[in-house]
Amino acid sequence: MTSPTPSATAPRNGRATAPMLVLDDLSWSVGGAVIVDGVSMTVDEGEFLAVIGPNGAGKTSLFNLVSGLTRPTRGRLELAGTDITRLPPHRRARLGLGRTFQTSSVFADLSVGANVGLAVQARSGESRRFWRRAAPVGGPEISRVLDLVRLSHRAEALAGDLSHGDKRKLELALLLAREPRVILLDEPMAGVSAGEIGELVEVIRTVHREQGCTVLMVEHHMEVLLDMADRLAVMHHGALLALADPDTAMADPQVQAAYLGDAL
Ligand SMILES: Nc1ncnc2c1ncn2[C@@H]1O[C@H](COP(=O)(O)OP(=O)(O)OP(=O)(O)O)[C@@H](O)[C@H]1O
Repeated sequence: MTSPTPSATAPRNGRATAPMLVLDDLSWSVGGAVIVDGVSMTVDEGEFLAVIGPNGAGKTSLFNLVSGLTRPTRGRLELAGTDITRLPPHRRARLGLGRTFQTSSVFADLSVGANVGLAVQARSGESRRFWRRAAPVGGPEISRVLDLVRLSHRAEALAGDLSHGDKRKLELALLLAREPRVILLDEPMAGVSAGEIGELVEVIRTVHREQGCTVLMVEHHMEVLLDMADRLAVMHHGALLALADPDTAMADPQVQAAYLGDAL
């Protein structure tokens, strides 16, 4: 099996490798069923880690544990050296952990710029009510974030009128407005048309490169992941089957058997 617990200090791709996330024996059971089964790994600062696996492998459940939506039944979690195992989601977010969801979380009846403005306001601790009454669409931070996700030209559009691809970019913008250190992207290409995927991939690449974020991404579009990810974490039946660079992970006989067995 490809090693699931590499050294936290081994250099990869010439980068310094202070662990940004440490998952230690992370497990979650519900109703007697083990959904996440003893997952241990470290993720380096600035790394792009893709979490893959057949349907029902436990990828989203793992993200729920990392973001704090669910509490582990066993194990420990560290963010940049801080034990966050028992912290609720909003405290993890304050420490720099951001997440997008499979379902859209934008306000459809507000403009793109106003949606980003709300996220900027939320970070600076001011109330949504104040923003809606008093603040215009604009501001350098809003522009910076919209530029980064290539949505500046749609700042005045209603979020509900955006294409699926542009909605995903907006979700990313909402995340970036909070200046996260780690972002969890749960199937960002879901529902996006084939014609929009290339641009979305470029946006995610830019965000990773220019923001210097650590990225964890669940995605079923393998051709996209193999090109973007530093490493693949392959899950199967809740456990970590392999953790390695994409070529090594995909050549692992256990990974191939897991995918063939589930006929993806
Ligand atoms: N709250 C819950 N209660 C009971 N079972 C659950 C719960 N949440 C998830 N599961 C089960 O845990 C398993 C893993 O689900 P999860 O959504 O994490 O998988 P996944 O790898 O993200 O799948 P997909 O690729 O289809 O999104 C599934 O069998 C699912 O039915």
